Amino acid sequence: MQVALVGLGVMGKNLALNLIEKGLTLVAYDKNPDAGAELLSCAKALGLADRLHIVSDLNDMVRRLEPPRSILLLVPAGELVDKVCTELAEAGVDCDDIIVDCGNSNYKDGISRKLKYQNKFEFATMGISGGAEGARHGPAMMASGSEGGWERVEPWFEKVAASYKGESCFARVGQSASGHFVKMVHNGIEYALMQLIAEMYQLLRLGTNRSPKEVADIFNEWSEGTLNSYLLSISSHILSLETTEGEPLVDLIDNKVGAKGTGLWTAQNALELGIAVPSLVAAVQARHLTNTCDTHAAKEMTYAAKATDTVDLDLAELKDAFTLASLLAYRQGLALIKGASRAHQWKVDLSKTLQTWRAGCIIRADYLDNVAEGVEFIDSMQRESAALRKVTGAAVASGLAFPVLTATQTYIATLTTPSNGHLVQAQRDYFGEHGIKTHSGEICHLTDLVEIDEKVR
Ligand SMILES: O=C(O)[C@H](O)[C@@H](O)[C@H](O)[C@H](O)COP(=O)(O)O
Repeated sequence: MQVALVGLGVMGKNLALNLIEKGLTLVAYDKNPDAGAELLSCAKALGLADRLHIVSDLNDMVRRLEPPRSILLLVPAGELVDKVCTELAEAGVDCDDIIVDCGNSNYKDGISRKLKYQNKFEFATMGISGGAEGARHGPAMMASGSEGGWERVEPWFEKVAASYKGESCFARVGQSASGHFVKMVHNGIEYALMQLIAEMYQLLRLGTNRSPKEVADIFNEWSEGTLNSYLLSISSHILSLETTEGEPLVDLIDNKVGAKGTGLWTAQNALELGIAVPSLVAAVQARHLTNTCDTHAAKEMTYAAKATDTVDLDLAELKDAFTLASLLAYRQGLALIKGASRAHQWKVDLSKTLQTWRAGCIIRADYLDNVAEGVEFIDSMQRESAALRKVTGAAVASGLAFPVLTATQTYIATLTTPSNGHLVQAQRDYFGEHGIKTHSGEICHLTDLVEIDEKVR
């Protein structure tokens, strides 16, 4: 089976080696000829060079491929995707051919591209997660759409992708560009989990004056149970690393956090759809704050200087709080996917979605076994809920910043305690006559229920 790949950056190069290792014949192109040369030498080192053809342009790529063609794109999101699609159309791809955008593209672009190219070739979307290691040895692949071309490539992607308990982490999760939406939300959850782990580290290091290595040991202990996850494992590894002078690696790193967009899109789409994902939104804003928080105080504040021993922290409670907060990040993400699927009639299969997150991806975690049974159990985790409340209280009292922890505590509190929405509705009707709904379902105004002599002016 022949497949083609455009874009040999970190993900592209590693996926290429994975594809040829699994038996595919690959025609590959990157506008930087060095990338192709580097890939070829890696393939030679693996004894797989006979399965790889590096081409110098897209015309050559299309010429070399037997119709019907299958072409993967792993180029930066945005106009470059359209530039490559247009060039491939000019080079002769046709309606029997499928082009799969595998980059972190905005799903909205995916929807418009399907229409834009429908008379030229099949345009499909697939989110790929797992970083360089995942792409090389088995990523998570969140595909979507009913293009005929999937029949050809699906059996191969099932082999190329990671697998969990014998099941592939490649799946077509739903219709249209839902594959990119699911990957976007995957990244939104990724942001929240990364920030949450950083806040646990902050609480342990600054709140209880523990060293990075001591925090790493605690994370390792947590990883021995169901809390085992890729992000927790890499965090404990990072925190255990020191320079030859014995200085913690993390103390060499500036605090400003980068972001390439998927987290922001997750927040934007949640707000547009009216679906609450406060932990995911807080994680995006936490990154923004690291880039705007240039206060003198922040500059002067080194970890050593700020360490206190003031937070009274029970490690078992901290673990319970972290467990629940982590699960609630998935609960929010899955609610967003469900809401978007309903709004766009994508028929997203949440169990297939979770299957793609079981291995290979960045948010893979053992406790997804429970989540796969349904998220309802999360709301009845009383002990963990009490721990989250207590730990969040202690964290706030320390004076340090815990944006995701506090947002998550508020989220679960909102789900499990009486709402104050009735007063907000009354305020809206008071100044704007926006109407209220009574408990008996009557739609009316405040003045229909009580006499209001004179309103506040
Ligand atoms: O699933 C993955 O393999 C990662 O999520 C990958 O997609 C990438 O590393 C992020 O896009 C980084 O995103 P930020 O630059 O926004 O952190």
